[in-house]
Amino acid sequence: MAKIKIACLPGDGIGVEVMASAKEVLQTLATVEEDLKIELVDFNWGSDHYIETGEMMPEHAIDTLKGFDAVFLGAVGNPALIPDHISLWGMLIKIRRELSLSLNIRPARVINGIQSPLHSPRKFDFIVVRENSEGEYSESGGVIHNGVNEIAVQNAIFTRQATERAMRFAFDLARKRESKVTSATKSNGIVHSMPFWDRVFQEVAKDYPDVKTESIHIDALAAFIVTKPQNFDVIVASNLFGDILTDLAGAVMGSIGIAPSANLNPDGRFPSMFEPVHGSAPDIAGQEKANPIGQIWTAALMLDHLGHLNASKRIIEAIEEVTKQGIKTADVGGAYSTREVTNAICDYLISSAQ
Ligand SMILES: NC(=O)C1=CN([C@@H]2O[C@H](COP(=O)(O)OP(=O)(O)OC[C@H]3O[C@@H](n4cnc5c(N)ncnc54)[C@H](O)[C@@H]3O)[C@@H](O)[C@H]2O)C=CC1
Ligand SMILES: CC(=O)C(=O)O
Ligand SMILES: [Mg+2]
Repeated sequence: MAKIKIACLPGDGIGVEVMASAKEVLQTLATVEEDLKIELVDFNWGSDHYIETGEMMPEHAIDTLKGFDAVFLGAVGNPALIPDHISLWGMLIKIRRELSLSLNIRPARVINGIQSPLHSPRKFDFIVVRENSEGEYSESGGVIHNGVNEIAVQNAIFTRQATERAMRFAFDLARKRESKVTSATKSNGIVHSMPFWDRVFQEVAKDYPDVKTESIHIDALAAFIVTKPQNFDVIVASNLFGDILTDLAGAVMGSIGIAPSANLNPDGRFPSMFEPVHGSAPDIAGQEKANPIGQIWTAALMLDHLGHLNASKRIIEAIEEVTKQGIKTADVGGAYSTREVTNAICDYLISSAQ
């Protein structure tokens, strides 16, 4: 197989630490997986770059990224120094928009060796398909007047094209799994976009008569993710609902620090981007406390997307072997550092190949 070229954007905070871990895992894997040839190219864009230059990424950044097979991102944000809407819209969301990464795929399942905080969790395995290009994440709106008269307007944009695209992806995915799609709605409170969302869901469902469907209000759905996560297979959600549900799903798995995600360019015109669900976690940055599993599992999603299914499986196997041995960071009840967990995963990749 040809060499795959990955643009690595560690970003800020623990993004830098977990990216170093995941790169080490990828490099180790490439020494034992015959077909896997990887070139990892670093770009140190992010908040430090903003402080030096006034922009999160240089002007040519998007064109540069288009020359890669995939983009691998850590996390962005240094809220003590830069307002989050500037740093995230200047990098994370800019990349999602300009590379047309209109779907965000976020799996959540029980990981061997990681205890869910739920009292007696049943085995669960679901995937959230998050619409990733519009919805509540929108630049439409503004702020006018000031003082007591100040008004902020934020418009949520729902187009038929993007809504239907996310739903069709969810139904196609469900057909390869347990054939059930749950739609996250809120048509009892949001009177225009959510009844539209429900209508498109019902229309698309007609093309998939073999797939079971249900529509659940996002508030109840959040509760059900806690009380019966085993009931879900594929959940399709708007940008904000999907964002919130997947931090919750991460927590139900055991920690937001283990949750992965793939931002897909569905027509393959541009590279897709892979990033963990979590952010830059300034509260633990620089302390060797960051769980590297979210970023490492995300590397597995990236390899899977690029056709390296075996290499991807080996990463997941290595993660679960190491967690089963109890080599875990503090967020999932362990006493090991980022480096120790990373080393253990790399060691397993080498020893299991011999
Ligand atoms: N994809 C991205 O680039 C994202 C960036 N952000 C940005 O990150 C910054 C911090 O945001 P927060 O809301 O605090 O969310 P966060 O996800 O960074 O952290 C939330 C909590 O989870 C913990 N946590 C997160 N990842 C962890 C890991 N790998 N291991 C162990 N614990 C972990 C943190 O220590 C913190 O207590 C902000 O600037 C925010 O805008 C937030 C989410 C996504
Ligand atoms: C910013 C963030 O948490 C997300 O879009 O996933
Ligand atoms: Mg998020």
